[in-house]
Amino acid sequence: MRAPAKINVYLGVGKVRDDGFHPLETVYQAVSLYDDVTVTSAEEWSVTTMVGGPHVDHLAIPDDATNIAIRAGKALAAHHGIDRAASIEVNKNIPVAGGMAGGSADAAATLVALDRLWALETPDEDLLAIAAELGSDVPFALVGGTATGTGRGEIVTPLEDNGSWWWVVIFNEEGLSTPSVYGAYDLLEEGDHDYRIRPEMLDALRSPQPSGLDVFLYNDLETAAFYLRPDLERTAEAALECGAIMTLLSGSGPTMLAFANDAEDARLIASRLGGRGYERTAVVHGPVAGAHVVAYQ
Ligand SMILES: C[C@](O)(CO)[C@H](O)COP(=O)(O)OP(=O)(O)OC[C@H]1O[C@@H](n2ccc(N)nc2=O)[C@H](O)[C@@H]1O
Ligand SMILES: Nc1ncnc2c1ncn2[C@@H]1O[C@H](COP(=O)(O)OP(=O)(O)OP(=O)(O)O)[C@@H](O)[C@H]1O
Repeated sequence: MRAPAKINVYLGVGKVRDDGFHPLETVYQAVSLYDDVTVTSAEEWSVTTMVGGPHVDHLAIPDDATNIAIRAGKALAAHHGIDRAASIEVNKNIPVAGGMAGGSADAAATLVALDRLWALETPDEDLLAIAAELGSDVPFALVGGTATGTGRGEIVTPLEDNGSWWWVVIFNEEGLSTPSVYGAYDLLEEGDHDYRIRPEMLDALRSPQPSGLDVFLYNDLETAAFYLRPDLERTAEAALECGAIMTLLSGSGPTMLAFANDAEDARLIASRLGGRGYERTAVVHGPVAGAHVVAYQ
């Protein structure tokens, strides 16, 4: 089972709620960077991870019951009142604590994989509810494509997106914790602002050319992430100097995104970034499908 990384092409954040979460209006996009998950029935729960490159920090991934893939499997079993376990294997390409929802992708892939393995035929709305319990980004990892996220990000509504978007993903050596970025956001926030998605943005998404959209690319968490990690602002400047149309923090960071005109431009930007010492990059496109089955060789 394969599940994609996500980016937030727009991320508007409101004032923190009583439950500690922030109300969001976001436009998610699933991009072509994937974790692959395989499951087999077992006596005990277990998870093993193989990493797909130096941008994935193996040591930061738990191999015990705190791994979100095991939490997802247990939540599915509990939902059906069944006492089963599985051995889960994750082939990881999405950076850890990178702001691309890698853990959420693993959880979504595990839910769908175990649903099939155990022939549970869980209704979609139940899978989405279990996903939302596991984390705010998990429902989107099931849905994929381009979609709005509201509530704390868990209420997902698919959007018509007729474009093909090209991005250079610029990985960072050190992860950044999502709660710490929201915490810095609360400290730095000055008064109310309108964080809603503007209708013009949804109109622009429907057009087959994503041009024009660069003016909407926005992330309310960027100032907070730059405050915590000043190196990110320099990464953004370097990407612009290398030809990016715009740059954007991915989710809560520290991964940065460079928006490119097309595949060729994206590859050129990545190669120029390599020459400037930013060697850990990937060229990706979106939108792509949510958690789905793939044929293994
Ligand atoms: C930054 C984003 O990736 C943007 O899509 C998400 O908001 C983060 O989603 P996530 O990692 O799935 O987050 P969760 O696992 O649900 O929550 C982790 C922590 O992030 C903070 N959090 C998360 C979502 C949200 N709307 N407001 C928050 O303040 C809270 O401190 C929470 O305890
Ligand atoms: N399967 C998993 N993969 C990666 N991290 C996991 C996993 N399970 C638990 N974790 C823990 O969760 C933390 C955050 O993981 P994740 O990689 O999903 O962050 P993220 O991409 O920044 O998430 P988001 O974009 O949803 O905020 C990690 O630091 C790690 O300790």
